Amino acid sequence: MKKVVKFGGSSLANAEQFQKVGEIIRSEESRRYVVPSAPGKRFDGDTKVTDMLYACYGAAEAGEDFSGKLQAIKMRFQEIIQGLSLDLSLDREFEQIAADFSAHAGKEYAASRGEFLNGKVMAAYLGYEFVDAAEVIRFDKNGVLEAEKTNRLLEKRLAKCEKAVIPGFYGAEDGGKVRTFSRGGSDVTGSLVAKAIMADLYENWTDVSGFLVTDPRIVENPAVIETITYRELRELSYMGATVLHEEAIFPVRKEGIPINIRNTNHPEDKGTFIVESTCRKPKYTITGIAGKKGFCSINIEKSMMNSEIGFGRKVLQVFEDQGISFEHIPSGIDTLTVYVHQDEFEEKEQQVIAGIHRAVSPDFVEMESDLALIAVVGRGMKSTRGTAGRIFSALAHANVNVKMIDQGSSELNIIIGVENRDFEAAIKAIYDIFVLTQM
Ligand SMILES: Nc1ncnc2c1ncn2[C@@H]1O[C@H](COP(=O)(O)OP(=O)(O)O)[C@@H](O)[C@H]1O
Ligand SMILES: N[C@@H](CC(=O)OP(=O)(O)O)C(=O)O
Repeated sequence: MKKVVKFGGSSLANAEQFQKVGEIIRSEESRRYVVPSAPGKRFDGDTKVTDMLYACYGAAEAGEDFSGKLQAIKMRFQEIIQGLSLDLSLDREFEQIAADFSAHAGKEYAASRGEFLNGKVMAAYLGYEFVDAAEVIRFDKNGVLEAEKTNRLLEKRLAKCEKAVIPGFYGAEDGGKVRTFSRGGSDVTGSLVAKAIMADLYENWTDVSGFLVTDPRIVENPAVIETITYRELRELSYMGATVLHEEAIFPVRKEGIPINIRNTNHPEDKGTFIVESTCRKPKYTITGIAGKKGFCSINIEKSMMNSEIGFGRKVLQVFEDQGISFEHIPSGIDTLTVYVHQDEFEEKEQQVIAGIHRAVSPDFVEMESDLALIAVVGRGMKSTRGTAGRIFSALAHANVNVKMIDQGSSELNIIIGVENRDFEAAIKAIYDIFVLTQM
């Protein structure tokens, strides 16, 4: 039995957390490949080491004195090393980092040092071999992961290691330039390692007892999802359920390796199993609810739009030309609405509107900002009548005005557009009706 275990920043924030992690790893011989993140927040309002590194490098790039900021980062590691009574010095590594920052080695290099250093600490603590992710995770010149090359490198390197620590979040281009995944990317590293060694299980350890039906910052103590499919998870993580990076499922999914989300602070809890498919019926009609704020809608009206072939393509071409991706395009007979991310759209707003006028001569274009999208996801929805009815009556009772509804043809999810200010109330209302009130 071989397991890859990834520990998030919250699981490695200080020496006490490291000790819990040590106990978890030592309690099972199969936990042979460890992927750590950088130390996260020790308490509410604390700063993650990754964010400290970004800020420190920002100062270096601006030509300011960054020594104080770097010292504060060193102290975070010192606190862990001393708390664990390790005989380990990171002086040489910090000297190198200071020199590289002065030479403006790059923002991604800077951010990667949190995982690099934490990997060194973890390897010393466990007595495992340290494998630098820069050797085995490959990116191309555009910062895109080279999946096959990475798999070959990892396979070859790890075949020689009985037990290893591979830091998360970063890799390098062929020439050695360090690159990172987007935020939360250590989850992706864990998945790549699991695929390369053909793990029996990829355990992803965090600070919640699994994937929860909804965001615990919105609903207090939400129910845990016992089993979720990759497809359901993809919908939820894309729509903001941040517990697992949205790209982390691809490497393991192809190999049928399950992911188990576990809680470092409650290792006795079973957590959530993420699987390719399952005949297990979900406990509730819906599996999960997630959402994001900060969308804009652009509503385009033109009489007889329905008979104008190519209308939709011409409209979307305008967005493409401005480099703006769209989220949803609900349409009626004479209307077409495009949902986009507000931060991407705002600065190009006037060019887009002018472009639409030129492309399709609409009767009318109307925009609305500060909208939120909520995804209600569940493999059980297909076979249950009245799901949509229950959602909308719950929203009506909670006085939430529904702006948009989009049900995918897979019947795996229903997307609902509401105003930003109704976002939390809408999620609570949907959670209550399916989980608390009726099951
Ligand atoms: N549906 C959800 N289920 C579980 N956690 C969620 C969900 N949506 C958002 N979260 C948040 O995700 C956090 C865990 O992800 P993350 O901060 O990346 O952890 P880590 O530092 O362990 O990688 C939880 O603490 C929780 O606040
Ligand atoms: N440390 C990186 C990568 C990461 O995956 O972290 P975490 O596992 O704490 O989400 C970040 O903060 O984005």
